[in-house]
Amino acid sequence: MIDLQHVYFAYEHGQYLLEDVNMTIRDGDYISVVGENGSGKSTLIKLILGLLSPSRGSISNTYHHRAYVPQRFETLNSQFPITVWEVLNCYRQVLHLKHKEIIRDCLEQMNVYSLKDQLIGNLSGGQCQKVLIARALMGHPDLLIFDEPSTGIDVRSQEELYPFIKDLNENKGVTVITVEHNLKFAVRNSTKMFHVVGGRGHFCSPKAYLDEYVSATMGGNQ
Ligand SMILES: Nc1ncnc2c1ncn2[C@@H]1O[C@H](COP(=O)(O)OP(=O)(O)OP(=O)(O)O)[C@@H](O)[C@H]1O
Repeated sequence: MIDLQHVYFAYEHGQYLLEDVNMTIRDGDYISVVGENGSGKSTLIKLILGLLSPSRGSISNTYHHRAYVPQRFETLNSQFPITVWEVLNCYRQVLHLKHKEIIRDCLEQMNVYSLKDQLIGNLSGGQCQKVLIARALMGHPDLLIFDEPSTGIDVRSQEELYPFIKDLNENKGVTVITVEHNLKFAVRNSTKMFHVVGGRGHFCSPKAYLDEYVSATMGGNQ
């Protein structure tokens, strides 16, 4: 479980970006964090990951193996000549995992073992995202956190990717939090949505969020 209680956060010398955020994430949840650009979604994720500390309030975490799947373009220099297998092998060493078979297991789990000798920079967006998930699976995460998994990925690849994420959540016992701009898959996959707006956040059901979104959009067009 992750529990945020009365969390406030401001970047240095700034005003509060997040104010009095309360959020409880339970085992088996699939939470899509939604909200406008600049509302503080990624900041919230960094707080949950422990990369930032709250200005006020508390965050408690009982997950032992948290893994983060970044946006494809965030961490990779596509010109860097490194293969898929080498990327996972580096991570294996970081995690101090003894057996190399874990690389094969995780690539196979994501159906991308055939890509093992390809340069990471030559992969399509969808292939690359699956490889990044395979890398995250090496640590046997009980919590997987994604930052906009569909960024730079065409619709067909999205249709392939999201069922993998849902399967990890539903059938492999992985709790999922994802910053999400892809409303279609957020509504389809999530057990709950967390809507960040005006520095605050609230949980709602996917259907309630969709209704809220549609009525706000239609209101804006009138
Ligand atoms: N390291 C930082 N120092 C100062 N301000 C920052 C820093 N990181 C982000 N911000 C600011 O905080 C605000 C929220 O950023 P954040 O990335 O959390 O929003 P977001 O909701 O994830 O946005 P998007 O949907 O565009 O990715 C933005 O105004 C951003 O400029």
